[in-house]
Amino acid sequence: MSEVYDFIVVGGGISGISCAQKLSSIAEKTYKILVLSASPLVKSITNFKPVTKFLHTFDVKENDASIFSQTHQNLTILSKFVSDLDSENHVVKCIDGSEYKYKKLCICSGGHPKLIDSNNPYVLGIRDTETVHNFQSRLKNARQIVIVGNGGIATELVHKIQNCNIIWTIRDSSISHTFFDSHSAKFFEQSLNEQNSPLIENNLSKKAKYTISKIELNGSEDKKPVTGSALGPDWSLNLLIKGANKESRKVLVEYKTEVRSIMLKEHLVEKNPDLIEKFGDWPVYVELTDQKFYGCDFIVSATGVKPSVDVFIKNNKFDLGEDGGLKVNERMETNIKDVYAAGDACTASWDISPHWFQMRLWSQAFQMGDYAARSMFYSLNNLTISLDFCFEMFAHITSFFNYKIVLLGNYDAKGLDNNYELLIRCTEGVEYVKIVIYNGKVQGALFIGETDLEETFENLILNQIDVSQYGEDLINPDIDIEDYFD
Ligand SMILES: Cc1cc2nc3c(=O)[nH]c(=O)nc-3n(C[C@H](O)[C@H](O)[C@H](O)COP(=O)(O)OP(=O)(O)OC[C@H]3O[C@@H](n4cnc5c(N)ncnc54)[C@H](O)[C@@H]3O)c2cc1C
Ligand SMILES: NC(=O)C1=CN([C@@H]2O[C@H](COP(=O)(O)OP(=O)(O)OC[C@H]3O[C@@H](n4cnc5c(N)ncnc54)[C@H](OP(=O)(O)O)[C@@H]3O)[C@@H](O)[C@H]2O)C=CC1
Repeated sequence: MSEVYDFIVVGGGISGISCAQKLSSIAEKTYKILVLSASPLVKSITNFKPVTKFLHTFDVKENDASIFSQTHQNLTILSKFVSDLDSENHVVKCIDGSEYKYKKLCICSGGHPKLIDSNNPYVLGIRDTETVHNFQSRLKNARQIVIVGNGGIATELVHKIQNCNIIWTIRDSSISHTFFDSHSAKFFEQSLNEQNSPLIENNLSKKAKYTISKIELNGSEDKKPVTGSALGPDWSLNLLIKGANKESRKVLVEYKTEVRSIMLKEHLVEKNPDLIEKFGDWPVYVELTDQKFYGCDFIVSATGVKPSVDVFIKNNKFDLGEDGGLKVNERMETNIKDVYAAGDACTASWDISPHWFQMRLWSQAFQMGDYAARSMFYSLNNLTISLDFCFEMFAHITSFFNYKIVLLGNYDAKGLDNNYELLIRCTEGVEYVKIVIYNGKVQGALFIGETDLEETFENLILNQIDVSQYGEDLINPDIDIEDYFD
């Protein structure tokens, strides 16, 4: 007979552990909580520091599962791979044949890299410690690599890799498009061939030479939908990411293109040996949709995340999002009774706030796991819960190219009609400020560098005060905008 638990959480990543931690803190000792995780190490957050109401910085810690369970009441953690779910009988089945019965289940199984070719040994993805080690050891002997994708991982790698030429192939007309539009991306383009440029001083004078512009991007291609136990913030900070090419480290960006085909050297030798003579002797070659052709040591496919939910959906009729995640409502419940999901494994499918959207990030995984725990506990005790405040506004703090980056609300003007405007302030090499205004109200903001504006604009997005009367003064560095709204 299978053991019965009040709560079972699948996954030892940040969403699963935040869910289990919250359950352990709110549920009395009589409740039994089980975490089943394929990985023996579990992730948790330390040094949690609030920056504003919505923005936080933190470090990620890996703990031995057994030590972690000893420090949390009524919590058991087992290193087991869940291979099936019998939702009708409320039973999770593990690959070793063991079975556990739940009252409430939360699936926090994360995601895995969505590779352009998962069968090719020359195509690498980056997700966890193991994949990073593999990447590092392959890079050690590499002189030239191709990076595909234009999001978080590609942006970090291009900046970090030393002693290796990089061909960066992107679908867009500007770099790092998941986070930056073409105008703001220009801020970084000059840094591409500089390596690990020194940290920008924190206290740069606001009197530096700046330009303010007001842009109306009406319907341009910049309006593109923004589409990671995974590594987290600062994963690459202390990593040596070095190739074998001591003579050269150039970044060549191939814009508006995709990989059409990948050919191993041995196949090319048979089919078209002239190409080897023309493009050099490499283990693998890449043909792009714009006819260009490159040889390289290997290819990094930094092309997004696919939710890891196969074992759950094979015998259960889950509603899935377009991205393949388990659809969850405003209580983090799936369509299957007593089954919840959180983090990279789920797709937020409630009526979302105009200033929030899902991005598969550490912060959201943490918030979703924590909230799912409260939701499950409330439901088991016949209490009602209302959507957590954190889902009111998108807020992300990170760094790219050694600059602090803050993204707030609808920073990308996604889904707005042609009448939005952008207020932009830029001091080359120092800071970049972009404010999205629609109907006189601030909808979103992007801050690059130490701007100190995040709190003010967080409030303006939340309060939806009409700011039309302030015009460009809103971002004038000589005016202390906070005074207006005190
Ligand atoms: C290289 C990289 C850099 C990143 N940098 C940042 C960043 O700077 N800032 C940021 O906010 N986010 C970042 N992210 C994204 C962030 O790390 C993820 O969004 C977040 O960690 C997702 O957490 P999760 O708990 O949902 O999933 P995961 O961390 O993937 O955890 C899933 C867990 O489920 C377990 N599991 C899966 N299937 C099963 C099963 N069938 N049975 C049992 N256990 C199972 C796994 O072993 C794992 O423990 C980055 C991601 C990557 C890959
Ligand atoms: N500092 C941070 O906040 C960081 C966050 N992360 C997170 O980790 C996760 C994984 O990162 P990453 O893999 O970079 O994913 P992202 O979702 O950030 O970016 C994926 C990129 O790959 C492109 N892409 C998708 N399919 C193809 C294809 N077939 N050919 C060419 N390009 C393609 C996408 O383009 P399109 O948009 O057109 O689909 C997009 O530019 C993400 O959730 C990310 O947010 C990772 C690193 C740092």
